[in-house]
Amino acid sequence: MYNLCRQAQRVKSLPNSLQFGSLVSVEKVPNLSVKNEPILGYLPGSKELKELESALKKTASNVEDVPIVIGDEEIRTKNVKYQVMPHNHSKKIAQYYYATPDLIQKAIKTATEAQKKWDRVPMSERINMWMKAADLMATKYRAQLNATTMLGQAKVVIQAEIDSACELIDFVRFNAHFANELADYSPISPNPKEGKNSLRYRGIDGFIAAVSPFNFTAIGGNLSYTPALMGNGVLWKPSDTALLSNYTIFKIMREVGVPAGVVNFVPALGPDFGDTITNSEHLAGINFTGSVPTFSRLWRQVGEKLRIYRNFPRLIGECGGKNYHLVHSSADVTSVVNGTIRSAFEYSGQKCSACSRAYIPKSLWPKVKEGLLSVRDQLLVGDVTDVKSFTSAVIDKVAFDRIKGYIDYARSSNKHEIIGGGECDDSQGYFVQPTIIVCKDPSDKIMKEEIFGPVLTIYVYEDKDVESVIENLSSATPYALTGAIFAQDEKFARSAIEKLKMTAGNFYVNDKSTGSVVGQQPFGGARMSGTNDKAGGPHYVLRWANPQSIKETFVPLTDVIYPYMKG
Ligand SMILES: NC(=O)c1ccc[n+]([C@@H]2O[C@H](COP(=O)([O-])OP(=O)(O)OC[C@H]3O[C@@H](n4cnc5c(N)ncnc54)[C@H](O)[C@@H]3O)[C@@H](O)[C@H]2O)c1
Ligand SMILES: N[C@@H](CCC=O)C(=O)O
Repeated sequence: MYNLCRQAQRVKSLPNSLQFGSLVSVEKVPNLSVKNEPILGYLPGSKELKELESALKKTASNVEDVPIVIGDEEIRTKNVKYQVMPHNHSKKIAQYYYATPDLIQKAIKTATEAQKKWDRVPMSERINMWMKAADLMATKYRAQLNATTMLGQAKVVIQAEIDSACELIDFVRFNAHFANELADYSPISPNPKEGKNSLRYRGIDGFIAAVSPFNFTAIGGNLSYTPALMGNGVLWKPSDTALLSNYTIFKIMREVGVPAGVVNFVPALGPDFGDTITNSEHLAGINFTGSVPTFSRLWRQVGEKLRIYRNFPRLIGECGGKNYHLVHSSADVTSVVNGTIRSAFEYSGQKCSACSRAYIPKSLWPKVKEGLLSVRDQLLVGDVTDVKSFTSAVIDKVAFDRIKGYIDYARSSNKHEIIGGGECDDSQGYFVQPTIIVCKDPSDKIMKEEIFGPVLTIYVYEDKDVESVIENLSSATPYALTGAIFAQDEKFARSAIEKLKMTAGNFYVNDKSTGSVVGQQPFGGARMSGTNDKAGGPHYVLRWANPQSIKETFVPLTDVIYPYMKG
């Protein structure tokens, strides 16, 4: 109706003030295509293995000094900390410093100021920087990213390669690509000669706090640099136990031209950081990945302080899981055994997606048990630099004690039987052997709580009770991160995928519950596993955008009276 009125008022010659045309252009980088970074093989004699060996030597023989970086200032406080190798904890690889609350305030001011200028840098320029960074990560810095991740976070070669090389590079490239694709949408402009509607993507005024976990180098890079890509100013608080790999990412992004102050590298004591950012009126968002208790605390603090903020802070939190493998009597046993071993024990069960509980039908149990135990017995748990190691130590003393606590609990209870592993030794490194426990009670705490270590608990069920197992597993835990079913019976699989719909943000059929790939399985859990914003998917970038609709009118408004009023 309103547009019709405007047409009725159209005049042939426009006053000068309305003749300058559109002010808005949303440009796109042409011919930008992306694909997943290939996983390199590291076979004996390969170029990549030689480069990795030399980077490992260099990282191991040095204690790198990692400053706090705020704007272009490197800062060292008196609160000195060290990052050690989890598999050999007397060896330091980095010296770093905790920021005081005053320094965190300074970083807030710096990021908030930097955001204003950075947001004016055209998106296409930012995208080009990201593509350049991904290329450097794939080439010049690949070995360094992997070596710092292996030694600092206790990953064996393949686990580092899929994280600190491939997933990191994929996040950087795909997010740049998804940001570029945003330009494909333009709102409807019903009559382009009379007016134009546009949507442009701004950052959020204020700052974003990126708080990252220890277990994926790639996640640190994604949490901090995706908000930056979208025009935000960021404070990145890395995990203490992922310092060196995360600092490597920070330096690469500076090298490709991300200006000082856009992302500030702020290691700090968790509560100091959380308390300071949630007390700032400029808090525009928290991009968090880690445990439920930490995210709950941040959420509560934001709620309590809501009236002080200039924006409603965006809260993204990807948290823990109690991921399951549900095996049907029609399943292929080899897939079950190999998939479950990989999911439960790769990276010592410290992937948020790791299988921690498995439900096996009695009819398959003898074969599955034999398979699991014989494969488990061959797994070498050792030094990350030994190519024969399947996995290595857990991350630190706190994790070691927590995991050992669950194993001790199982050992002392008559509801549980430890059928494989169970040995823990922290004399040189924080080593926990891959442990398989059979539990007679599907509602026991060991079937419900996140352990975040190499502990797989199995409930063996009567084949006829599969429906009640589905019911139990759906409600046993507050989490809904990943889950898998193994079945060759199509009718069962079709029904299970519906009944289990709400139990996992990432669901697998005849595949293990770990190993999502950017652009292939966008990642995130529901319920208390997180806000499910699907990192690695096309919509993630939008969570860090502050879009502005602009309507420009090229014809004058000549009357206030509508035609029908004139009779
Ligand atoms: N859903 C996912 O995508 C995903 C991915 C990786 C890890 N995780 C989860 O992360 C957890 C393991 O990681 P973690 O041990 O590093 O988690 P964590 O919660 O202990 O720590 C995460 C980050 O929060 C910081 N922190 C701690 N207290 C804080 C506070 N009061 N305020 C602000 N920051 C604070 C830590 O220093 C760290 O940087 C597991 O629960 C795992 O399932 C989830
Ligand atoms: N993307 C990884 C999990 C990341 C969490 O730790 C996977 O799917 O295994």
